[in-house]
Amino acid sequence: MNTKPLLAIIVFLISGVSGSWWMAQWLKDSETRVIEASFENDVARHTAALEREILLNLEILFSIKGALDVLPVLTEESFDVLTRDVLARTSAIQAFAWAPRVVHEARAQFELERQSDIPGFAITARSPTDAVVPAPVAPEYYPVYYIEPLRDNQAALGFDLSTEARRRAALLAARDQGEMVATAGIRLVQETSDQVGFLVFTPVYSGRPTDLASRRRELIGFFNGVFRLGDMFASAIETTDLDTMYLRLVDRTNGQNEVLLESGSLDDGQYSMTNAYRHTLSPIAGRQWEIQAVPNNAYVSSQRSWVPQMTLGGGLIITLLLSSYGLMVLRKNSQLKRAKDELEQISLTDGLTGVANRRHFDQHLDEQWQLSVRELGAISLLIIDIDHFKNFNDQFGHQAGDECLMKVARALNTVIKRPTDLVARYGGEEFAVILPNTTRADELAEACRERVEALRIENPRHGVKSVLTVSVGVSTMEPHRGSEFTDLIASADRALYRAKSSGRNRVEVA
Ligand SMILES: Nc1nc2c(ncn2[C@@H]2O[C@H](COP(=O)(O)OP(=O)(O)OP(=O)(O)O)[C@@H](O)[C@H]2O)c(=O)[nH]1
Repeated sequence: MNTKPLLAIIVFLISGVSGSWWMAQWLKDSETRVIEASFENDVARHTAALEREILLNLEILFSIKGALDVLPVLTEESFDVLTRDVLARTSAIQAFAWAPRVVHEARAQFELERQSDIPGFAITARSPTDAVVPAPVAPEYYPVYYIEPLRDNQAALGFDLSTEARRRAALLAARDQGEMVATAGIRLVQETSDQVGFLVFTPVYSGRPTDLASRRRELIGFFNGVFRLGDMFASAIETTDLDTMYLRLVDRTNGQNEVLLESGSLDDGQYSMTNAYRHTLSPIAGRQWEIQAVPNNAYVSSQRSWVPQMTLGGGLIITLLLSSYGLMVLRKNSQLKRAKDELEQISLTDGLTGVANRRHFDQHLDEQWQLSVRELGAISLLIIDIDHFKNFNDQFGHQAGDECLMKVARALNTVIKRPTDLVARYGGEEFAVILPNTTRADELAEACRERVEALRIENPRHGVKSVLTVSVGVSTMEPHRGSEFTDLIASADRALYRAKSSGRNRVEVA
């Protein structure tokens, strides 16, 4: 088989397979980018929804604080009126509380006055074992004074908010900044769902202080709300949306990385993408929160199409079909070429002896003649004729004559060595040998004659010998432009005639 087209088919096959694979991969990557963009869009939507939800609830706190500011005196009754209905309608807010600032000197009097309404009231703190203990002595206290709903939060009454680190940090920041400040995440223990929440403190001053010193001096206390993060999360983000992804809310305030909420677990085998999409919420009450989300496998596969696989399959099928077709054409071509070569060989070969036939002889002599003209070389021709072959035929029959011709042809072929030499059957019992660039053609002619005689083929009716012999006419010429190769044939023929007439079984040179 021809190697060039075969190589082309192999190259086509390899490029077809790799091209299809590359195309499918490219389509898959493009699809992944679209899925990622769409997912990022979803995350941005959820972030905005959660942000809205939190701000809405903070707005409620802010509005109530505004009302408190304009009250001449804050009583338990007015506190209840302002907060109770709101709490009934808003599940995301667990409680509102009022915590006044109490300086140490006024502590005893303060506790005493409150005990008239709440027996046993005291400013308290939590011990390391979470037991309620009297708040340790400090310059100032911020005890919970009013709280709504009271029923669920009775235990909080009197609790000094500044005795717990997270509350204290938010509380002091709110005091100094004159703004709402949220605590870090706090586990809301009184909740049945044990969810995370946070407290937001809004400072209440006497008058409108404008600098840090006056804010610290004029602080009256804090109005604060307890917010349920889980509930806000649930009302901002549809549960069906959470079926498609893992989502968590992370507190990144001051570079921290505290997970406040998560919708599931990343380790449950549903997630092959591991990079989380991050969306930062606008700062809320001094806290910097971030949504981190990862799409689950179900989401990714629901967004994928069959186009990459179909492209790969289609590409492979087309490549294989075209390659097979190419191979088929190639095989057909090589069969045709073989058949053509065989035909050509047949058309140039003598059917009986297997040496070149007359047509081949003419072509070859013409070619070598032209070559010798161009290269100014010599060319020799031997014409070899079997002696008294008619007698041989007459005695042994035509078939034996044919076998004899075959043996003579083989014998002549053993003498001729060079690729440009050619042994041909020139006529019935006549052979010719073309010898380009041969100086001693007479020696080769003699070798031919001897080789035939050495066959020792019986020919009793031979006039001279009892074995088969040949006569050889030799001619050597240096052809020039305008000369014909028939001159060489005629010359060799004449030499052969001389050999015959001089007694046969001999070589005559022209
Ligand atoms: N068996 C056989 N005989 C052939 C073939 N071609 C030619 N002949 C015979 O070769 C013989 C040639 O005879 P002639 O031309 O008279 O020459 P000759 O008998 O060889 O005598 P000289 O050439 O003068 O020595 C004829 O009898 C042809 O029939 C062939 O293909 N097969």
